[in-house]
Amino acid sequence: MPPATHWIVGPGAMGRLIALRLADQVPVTLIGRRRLPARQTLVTPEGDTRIAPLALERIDALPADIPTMVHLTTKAHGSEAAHAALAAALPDGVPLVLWQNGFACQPRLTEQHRGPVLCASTTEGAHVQGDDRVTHAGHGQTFLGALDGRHARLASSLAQTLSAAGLPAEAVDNIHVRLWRKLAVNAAINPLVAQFAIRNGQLRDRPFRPMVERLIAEVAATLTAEGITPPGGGGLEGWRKLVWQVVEATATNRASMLQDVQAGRLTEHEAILAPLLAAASRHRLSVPCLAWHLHDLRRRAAALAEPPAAC
Ligand SMILES: NC(=O)C1=CN([C@@H]2O[C@H](COP(=O)(O)OP(=O)(O)OC[C@H]3O[C@@H](n4cnc5c(N)ncnc54)[C@H](OP(=O)(O)O)[C@@H]3O)[C@@H](O)[C@H]2O)C=CC1
Ligand SMILES: CC(C)(CO)C(=O)C(=O)O
Repeated sequence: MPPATHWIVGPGAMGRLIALRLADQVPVTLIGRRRLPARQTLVTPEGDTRIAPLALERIDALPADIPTMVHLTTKAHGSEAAHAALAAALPDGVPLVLWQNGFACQPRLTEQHRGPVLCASTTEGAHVQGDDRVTHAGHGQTFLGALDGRHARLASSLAQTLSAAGLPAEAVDNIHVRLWRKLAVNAAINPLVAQFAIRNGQLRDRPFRPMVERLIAEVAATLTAEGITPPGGGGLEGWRKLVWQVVEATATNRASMLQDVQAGRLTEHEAILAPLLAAASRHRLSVPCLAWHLHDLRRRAAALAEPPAAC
């Protein structure tokens, strides 16, 4: 029998981090939409440099072998197109792992994919430096589980493989809660730091602190109505504690949404803010600050899509 290969689709920061870490444990093929150098470098949080050759393929010319598992590591807004490009080549039953932030593509792809679907919620941090290097900026924790509560054995087995590869992971039976909690943190931090071009820690100061508090209050009311609790419970206070802990721990970070804005890329606002707006609307809650940020980020996204004005 051929060795069980993990396909990792989306060779950006997370994709290359997972590929380079997993390659010590299992055969890995990294799949993208353009050619990348096969020799890839991982810079660890401890400052070590590891260089490894990776099998690289293009999504428009997929390998003929059947993978044991497919990890989707595109941005949230790219996940459904990438999945559609894969779907025809995959036989029924191949497990899919979704690594996206937010809570948008996960329910849709769980419905569409013809096999088990696990979602991952991770606090690992990584960024790319060019086409041949990824920096693992900080160690984190990954939670794995299926939205429909099935596939516990698959989640445990993947958690073991990831942990052995240096990405500590745990199978959980409440992955939807874990995804909402990460989304809550991202919704309270990312739009503001992107709007004002500030590092996360600056949110502790005026004039930003009250703006964060208003966003937390809207997120807390919405998630409480959805039946989602913060870690340790405690309602609004619990959500405040969670968000301010993350601000403290990531004070020197330039958050992903700020990096996307500064690089002229699409942000993950639809995956992070739109599910909250939809939940607020289901519960007839008014969330003006969240709504304003979603509107503003949509306006920016539309401007990105416009052709440049003729000179
Ligand atoms: N980076 C991090 O520290 C963390 C990221 N996450 C989440 O992980 C997800 C990925 O983030 P990140 O790795 O930072 O993003 P990146 O933008 O670095 O990587 C996304 C990759 O997906 C590729 N891609 C896009 N569309 C396709 C497609 N159709 N087929 C194949 N490849 C495609 C892009 O290719 P191309 O280069 O051609 O555009 C790019 O290489 C996001 O949802 C993010 O929120 C979660 C926790 C931490
Ligand atoms: C937690 C936070 C805000 C850390 O920067 C993050 O996940 C991001 O940058 O998207």
